[in-house]
Amino acid sequence: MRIHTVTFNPAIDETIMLDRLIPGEVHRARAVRQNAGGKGVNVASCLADWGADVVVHGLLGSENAAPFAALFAAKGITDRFIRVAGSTRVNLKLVDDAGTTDINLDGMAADDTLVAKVVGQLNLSVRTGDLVALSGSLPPGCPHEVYAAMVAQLRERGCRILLDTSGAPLKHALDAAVLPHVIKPNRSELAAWTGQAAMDRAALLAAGADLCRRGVELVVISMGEEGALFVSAQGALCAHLSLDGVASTVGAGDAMVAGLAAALADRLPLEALARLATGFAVGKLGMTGPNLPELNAVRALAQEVSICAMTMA
Ligand SMILES: Nc1ncnc2c1ncn2[C@@H]1O[C@H](COP(=O)(O)OP(=O)(O)O)[C@@H](O)[C@H]1O
Ligand SMILES: O=P(O)(O)OC[C@H]1O[C@](O)(COP(=O)(O)O)[C@@H](O)[C@@H]1O
Repeated sequence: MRIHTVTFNPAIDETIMLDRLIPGEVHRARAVRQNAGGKGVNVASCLADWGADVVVHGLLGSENAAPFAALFAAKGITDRFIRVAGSTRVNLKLVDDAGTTDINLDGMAADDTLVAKVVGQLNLSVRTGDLVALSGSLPPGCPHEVYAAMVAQLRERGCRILLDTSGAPLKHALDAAVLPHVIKPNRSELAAWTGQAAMDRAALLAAGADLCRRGVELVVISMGEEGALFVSAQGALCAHLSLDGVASTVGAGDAMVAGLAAALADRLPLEALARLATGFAVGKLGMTGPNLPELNAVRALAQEVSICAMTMA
């Protein structure tokens, strides 16, 4: 079984470390680094660290593709990105003691022909039983319905699908007749989808349970330092692990998606899946960039995760 990730809107993440971010002030950076990123790239990178057989698909600007090619070569990731004239966006991540401030750009424009190329190539590449992670925002020009259409086509081919997106593409995918197997919205993405200004745990759980009743097999709602809710037909639980010394929260959600994919590949039951996904996410927090610590450390973190059962209405 192989795991495919799709990233229509990858990014080079430029992380700038500051003493303190004060809007309107001049700052002197303590350190700066760039890494190849974007949601599906980060998912693939963590999965490759875990030893999975991973294939990456999507659109990549040919003018600054070198860090991506280097990452894929270093981690043995099969590169099926279609190169497009132009540059992949550079997203800014401002890190200070209070946390991370993300400034994400729109990305390189795409069109129907390019999108059809990615989808066509993915459809040819997948086999029954493969897992496909559809990750991230869509660049300008990319139809908002593309994930919804891909879910239907991939399910027909016998793939299991994890979707991690937001806004209109999430809405289209959740309004469709054929739904993804797994979704991982964060709290604000799910609130935006429901139209609520803010959601407490009871409201998140109710929305997750509702989606499960409609046919999504597993809804994972990530809540940053509060952990995540895992909702499925097997039940619902909250998983949490705190960590001292967070280097960067960028990519924590993607590491969690990677952990979900690893757990689904091993057909783990709900509690073990929640432990592993949280172990991946918290394991990533110790460093900048989409990398896991050594595998025994991830397994040890997974064992430390606290789990509490939640009652669904
Ligand atoms: N500061 C933190 N401390 C502990 N765990 C965290 C922290 N930030 C993120 N995580 C873990 O990473 C997961 C994903 O992070 P989150 O920020 O919710 O996702 P996203 O990056 O998609 O918004 C969380 O559910 C949690 O398990
Ligand atoms: O696809 P989007 O929503 O524009 O987000 C892209 C950004 O999200 C990241 O993939 C990180 O995502 P998470 O922090 O949610 O895991 C960055 O690498 C990238 O800059």
